[in-house]
Amino acid sequence: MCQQGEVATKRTLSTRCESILDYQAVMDAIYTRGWVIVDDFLTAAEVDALRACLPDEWQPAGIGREGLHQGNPEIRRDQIHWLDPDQGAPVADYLARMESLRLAANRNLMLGLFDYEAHFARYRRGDFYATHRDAFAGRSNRRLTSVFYLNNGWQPQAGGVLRVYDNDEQFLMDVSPKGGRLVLFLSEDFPHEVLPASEQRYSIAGWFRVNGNGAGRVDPPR
Ligand SMILES: O=C(O)CCC(=O)C(=O)O
Ligand SMILES: [Fe+2]
Repeated sequence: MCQQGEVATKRTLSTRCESILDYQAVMDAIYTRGWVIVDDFLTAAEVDALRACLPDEWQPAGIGREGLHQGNPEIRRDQIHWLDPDQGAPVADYLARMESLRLAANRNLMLGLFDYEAHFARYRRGDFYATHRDAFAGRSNRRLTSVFYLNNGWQPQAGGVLRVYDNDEQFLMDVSPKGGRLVLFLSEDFPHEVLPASEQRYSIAGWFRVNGNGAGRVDPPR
């Protein structure tokens, strides 16, 4: 069960995190090269607390939004569950940290980020997500992608790397999904894929979005 009792320490946890995380360095990295990896964004104990909030029920991940949403097991095989602060204090705390990042990105990078949506993801053994971009220029309101890994003690030989390419689709790097690690990258600029793993792999994938609402049209979340 998720530890509801941690509510009392939430403020302390957030404050400590904010004092450790060098927001300026994170924003400078995104500004200069478009991506950053923050190891130990959360402690192993905090990762365990988030894992205790993992849901019992999962839905197959789909491609596309709302009405266009459809499953496509040739492209992605993970299962997801959308995050909600009611899922427990660790989830609410995680979302609060993302809110701090959103504000820092708006202050430093003028990204005009309007909100944040995120889901837990479960990749069972052998599951993958083929190469894709999280946003296409001019066609999506996702601007900044976050991926946070929930696998304490992940062994590199288990695979499951996030393979990232540059805007010209040339190999850039492999990121091992080790617990506590946060990856941020500009959603339009970096095609990426998730390679299969020999172990179950858990993460939180999220997107900071600009406001896509326009005349006569309300941009749906998710
Ligand atoms: O889990 C990862 O490493 C990346 C997931 C991803 O690319 C996505 O959900 O769009
Ligand atoms: Fe992605």
